[in-house]
Amino acid sequence: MTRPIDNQHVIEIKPLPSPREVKTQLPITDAVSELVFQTRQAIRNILHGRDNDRLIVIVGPCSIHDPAAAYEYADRLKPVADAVREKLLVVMRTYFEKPRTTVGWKGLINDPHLDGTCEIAQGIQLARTILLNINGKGLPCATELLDPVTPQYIADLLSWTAIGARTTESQIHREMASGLSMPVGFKNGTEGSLQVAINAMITSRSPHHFVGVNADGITSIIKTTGNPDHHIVLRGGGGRTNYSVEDIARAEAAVASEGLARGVMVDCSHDNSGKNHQRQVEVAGEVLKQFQQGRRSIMGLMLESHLQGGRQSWDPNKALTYGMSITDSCLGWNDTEALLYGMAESLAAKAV
Ligand SMILES: O=C[C@H](O)[C@H](O)COP(=O)(O)O
Ligand SMILES: C=C(OP(=O)(O)O)C(=O)O
Repeated sequence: MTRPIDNQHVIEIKPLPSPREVKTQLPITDAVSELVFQTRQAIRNILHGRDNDRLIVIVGPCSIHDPAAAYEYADRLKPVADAVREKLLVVMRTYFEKPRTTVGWKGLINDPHLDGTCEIAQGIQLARTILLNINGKGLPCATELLDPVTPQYIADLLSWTAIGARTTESQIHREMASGLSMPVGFKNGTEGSLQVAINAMITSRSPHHFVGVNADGITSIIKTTGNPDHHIVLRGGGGRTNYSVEDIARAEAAVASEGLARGVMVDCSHDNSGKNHQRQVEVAGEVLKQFQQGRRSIMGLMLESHLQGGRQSWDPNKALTYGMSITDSCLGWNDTEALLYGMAESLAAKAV
């Protein structure tokens, strides 16, 4: 007798619409394709030192849980991005996949109704819709790519991607990055290890063969060239920060040995802010100072920001406060706007 040994803990396996079907339903426009193409190129120019004066700022909610609030945020960010464009290349954080330390809501793709029903097919459609709309407003988008199948559905709408602290050491994510078409930032590890991000850069610039899905959703062998547009994102870790002069000098040496002129981004949130959203302003100020003192390896900053400052716990039995993060604590809009204008003014003053 054959023993019951397969799928012992699986309740259901439900096919998803293929990437081709979703993209046919929600096609990219020429204008969005142009924005993505130009923004990726502008990021590459900064990363490889062809544009030495500007900083990239990846700014926006820790996670998007409410499309209306995301659109309002984008509508406020767009005029600021336009006003500071000579000094800052602003890309909006549009994060739909959340890697959790243990358990919790895993983002809008995984659970778009925020109620544990996990209608992933709807989540993918919603993420693609939001990305089309925000890019359609003229604001380029950045995300963390977590599930290795997700890029097939949304990568054409992304100008920059992070591999997070919890997955930078993962071979699967490094292989995935080796085939991505946009610049990729690797976070240092959650315990603060810079080496895992350095190893990730070496791995992702190399060619790979791995298993993935094609545009029709068929399990396939993916063969990649390697991605030359990769860098480090310093986010602190193990309870300590890593944006000091010494920390950035160490990261600079690592990216220089990879041939990258400007491969150090600083995430002002997470362990660098001690998860205190207000501290992001201080961290950004310190990093800007180092850049102005000549540390050109600094390519940019990341800020977690939302319409309202702070965070709230998600509880299906309680109404949520509009425009406030349900994951990490975010800088409020007014502080964000003041910080972006302040950084641009400071850079302009220095240039005079
Ligand atoms: O940026 C988001 C969080 O820091 C990350 O998803 C981990 O969150 P958690 O520790 O609350 O699970
Ligand atoms: C999860 C995130 O960051 P990290 O991987 O650095 O924890 C994030 O930026 O949303």
